Amino acid sequence: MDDHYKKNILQSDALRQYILETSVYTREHEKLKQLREATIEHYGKGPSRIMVPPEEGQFIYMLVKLTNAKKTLEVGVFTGFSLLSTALALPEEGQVTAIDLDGEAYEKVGLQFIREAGVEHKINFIQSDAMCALNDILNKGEQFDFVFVDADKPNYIKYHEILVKLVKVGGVIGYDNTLWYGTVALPDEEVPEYLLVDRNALKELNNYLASDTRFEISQVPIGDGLTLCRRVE
Ligand SMILES: C[S@@+](CC[C@H](N)C(=O)[O-])C[C@H]1O[C@@H](n2cnc3c(N)ncnc32)[C@H](O)[C@@H]1O
Repeated sequence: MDDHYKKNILQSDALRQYILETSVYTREHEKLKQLREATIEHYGKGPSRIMVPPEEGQFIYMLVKLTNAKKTLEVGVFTGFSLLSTALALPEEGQVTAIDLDGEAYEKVGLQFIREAGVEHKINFIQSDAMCALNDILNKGEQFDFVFVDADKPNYIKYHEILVKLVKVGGVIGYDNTLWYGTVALPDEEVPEYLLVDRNALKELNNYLASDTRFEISQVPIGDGLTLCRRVE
């Protein structure tokens, strides 16, 4: 991947490093660090970029605490970096339902560190296509305080219409990658072909959320963009 398109949209690498050193690395949970490093070792630096960056993991942890969440949902687990950040923030009786099409990355790489962190009992991992799993959960009448979506971008709007019913009034949904390496603000002809499909889907999502009065929203420029949606009705 062209170095220009990084999974953070800060203009300066030195500034990002400063944030990591002053805010994240000095206090990052040992098992989060180990999971992150094991993911990079197993998949290589490039493919591991789909993992949320450490500063975003820390922000998700903070969101779970600030919302006082007890029941959360995650769509898109990979090896489990954002999932472990969530599970560590949940109270002992808290539960996170985590959905991914592929169980291999989670089981082969992440689960060991989740066990060692002592939080496996808070996780209900469902290996499934997200749409099927979300519909099942909806049929069971479950509701959540916090939802984090980091999966197949072209389906985010469809997920949103289910999540509207799954998140409690006052609860929060976070959509990851909503600035897509900064390409959402570029003219089409300047966006590399391999980023275009997801970039267009995310632009559509951003427009959709902008006019969705069921939610208050905030576009947070962390990682490559995290849109927070708080359900108000
Ligand atoms: C960006 S990664 C998730 C990264 C993860 N949040 C982390 O912090 O490491 C996206 C994940 O979504 C999963 N995924 C893609 N399409 C999916 C679908 N239709 N249903 C469920 N999971 C899906 C992929 O298998 C992949 O593990």
